[in-house]
Amino acid sequence: MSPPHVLIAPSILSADFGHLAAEVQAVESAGADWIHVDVMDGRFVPNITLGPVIVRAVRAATRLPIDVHLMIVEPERYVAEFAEAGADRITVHVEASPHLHRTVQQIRAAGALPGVTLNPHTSEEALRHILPDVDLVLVMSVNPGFGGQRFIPGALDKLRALRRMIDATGRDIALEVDGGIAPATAPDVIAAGARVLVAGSAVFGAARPGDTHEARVDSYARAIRALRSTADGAA
Ligand SMILES: O=C(CO)[C@@H](O)[C@H](O)COP(=O)(O)O
Repeated sequence: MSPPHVLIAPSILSADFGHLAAEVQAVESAGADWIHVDVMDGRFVPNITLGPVIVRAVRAATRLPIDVHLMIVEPERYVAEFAEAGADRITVHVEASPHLHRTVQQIRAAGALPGVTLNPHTSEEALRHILPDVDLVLVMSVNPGFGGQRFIPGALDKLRALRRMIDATGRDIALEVDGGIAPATAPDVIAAGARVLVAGSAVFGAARPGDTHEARVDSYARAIRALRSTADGAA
């Protein structure tokens, strides 16, 4: 059996924000498939990160698809602005969206592909009636808010259940996983059905302060290859 096709989405949360455009260009040169952008508001999650102005800067720096993960309350107020700034995919939390179906329609009407995501304690059943309307499902394998956390193994059962639910729809819905993804955890999440791996520290943590741009590209390329090659073992 041939190995599954796996996409790698480096999370810029772990990038050097003083050189953000160069960092995004470096992971693009290193073979990344998507750029993952974590938006945090200090309310839905304890951390605060960035808004549409940074998405616009990332858009100017790369041709790769931009995958925006909104960890914010009332995401419906902002989805159009993120789409306009250049987001290709916009993912909102079930826990932050009482009118999830309407928010998903708003994302699509704004010109982006809608995604939905679950905190570690939220059951996959919360997605059953929204799956026909989305293009992406993101399983959080850490409590959202910070990079560099330890992978929560309970995410594997959830990935397996969602793989079955997605396959039953007959639609091409990306199954993405985020949090603690590294060469040690990637084989299990791929075997459980994930096809898009978000990785922050496992990619950007591969560079050393003071590295040249070329050295960064080399380090990121090795890190991305190490993640991607774990798919071979999961076939
Ligand atoms: O959304 C988040 C954290 O809330 C993630 O995207 C992290 O940025 C992943 O970081 P690592 O666990 O890969 O270091």
